[in-house]
Amino acid sequence: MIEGKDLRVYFKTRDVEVRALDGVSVAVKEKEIVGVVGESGSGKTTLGRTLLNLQRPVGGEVLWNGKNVFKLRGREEREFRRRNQIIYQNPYEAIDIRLKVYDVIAEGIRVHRLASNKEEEKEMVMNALRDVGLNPEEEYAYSLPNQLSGGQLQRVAIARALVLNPTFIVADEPVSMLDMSVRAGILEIFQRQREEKGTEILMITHDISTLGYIADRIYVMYQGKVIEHGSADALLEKPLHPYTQALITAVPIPDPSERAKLFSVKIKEKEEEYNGKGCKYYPRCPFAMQSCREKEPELKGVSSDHYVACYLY
Ligand SMILES: Nc1ncnc2c1ncn2[C@@H]1O[C@H](COP(=O)(O)OP(=O)(O)OP(=O)(O)O)[C@@H](O)[C@H]1O
Repeated sequence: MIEGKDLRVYFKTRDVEVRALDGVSVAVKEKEIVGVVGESGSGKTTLGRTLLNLQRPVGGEVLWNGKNVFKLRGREEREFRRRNQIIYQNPYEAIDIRLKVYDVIAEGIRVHRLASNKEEEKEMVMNALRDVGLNPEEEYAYSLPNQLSGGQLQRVAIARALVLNPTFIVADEPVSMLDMSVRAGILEIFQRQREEKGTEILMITHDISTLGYIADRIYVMYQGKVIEHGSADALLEKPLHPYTQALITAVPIPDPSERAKLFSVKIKEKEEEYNGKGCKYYPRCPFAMQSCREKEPELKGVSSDHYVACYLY
C-alpha cells in the first residue's frame, strides 16, 4: 500500500510560483487500480513522481507499507526502487533506442541482480515479453526499438517494469500517444497484472472515460488540488463537483444527446482572475457563489466512498 499525505510541491519559475501539488492526499490500497484525472497542468505527473520519490515535496510524506519513503536508505531504498515502477506516456523517450529490446529489459534484472546466470536472465526476459503479448518473443527480443510500432514499444516499456516484480506501478498516460486500435490491449495488461499478481496501479489520464473500464477509485485534480474522489462507480454515475461533471460532459460518446440529458455542465470562459483565497475553480464555475470567492472548500464526505470539495454540497 502506498499513501501520500498532504503533499506539497511548488515550482518557482522566474517570479511565478506554481503549486503543482497544494496539499494532496491519496492512497492506493491493496490490489487497487486508482485513477487520477484532470486537465493538463493539474499536477497529475507531479503526484505520480512524488509518490515514487522521483520528486521531493516541500511538505507532506509518502508512506510505503507504513514507512516514510524519503527516509529509506541502502537496501530498503533499492527495494523501494525495484518494487515501485513508472510507465511514461512516450515510450520513445523512456527507452534507450540504441539497445536491443533484450537488453532494455535485462538492464533492470542486472542492476537488481535478480538472475543468478545468463540462462535465468534469458528466461525472465522472454517471460516478460510473453506477458505483455509480444510473441514470438525471440523475434522481438533481438529487434531494435525503432523497428517496433508505438504500441509494441509501450509493451516493451511495460515488460521492463514487470520483470522487476513491482508491487506498485504509476502508469502516466500510458495509452494517450497510441492509436485507438491498440489502447485496449495495453490497458488489459495492467488489468491482468493486478488480477494475477495483485499489483497496485495509479493510472494517470486526462480522459475520464478510460477510467470507467479500469479503475476502482478515482481522484479528480484541479490546479494542484484533489477536488473530488470516490469509488469509480459513485464518481462516474453521480459526479458532484461542477468540474468533474464538465469532464464527463466532454467525453465523446456515440449519442451525445443521452449524455447531455445527464449533465450539461460546461467549463465557463474565465471572466475573472483567481483571487488567491477562494476555490481555485470559481473563475470557471457556472455555479460560483460569493462563499466560493472567500474561502477554499475542504474535501467533505458525502458518503463513505465519495468526497467532494464544493460548497454546493
Ligand atoms: N520541473 C518543473 N519546473 C517547473 N514547473 C513545473 C515542473 N514540473 C511541472 N511543473 C508545473 O507544475 C504544474 C503541474 O504539472 P504536471 O506535469 O504535474 O501536470 P499534469 O497534470 O501531469 O499535466 P500534463 O497532463 O500536461 O502532464 C504545471 O503548471 C507545470 O507547468
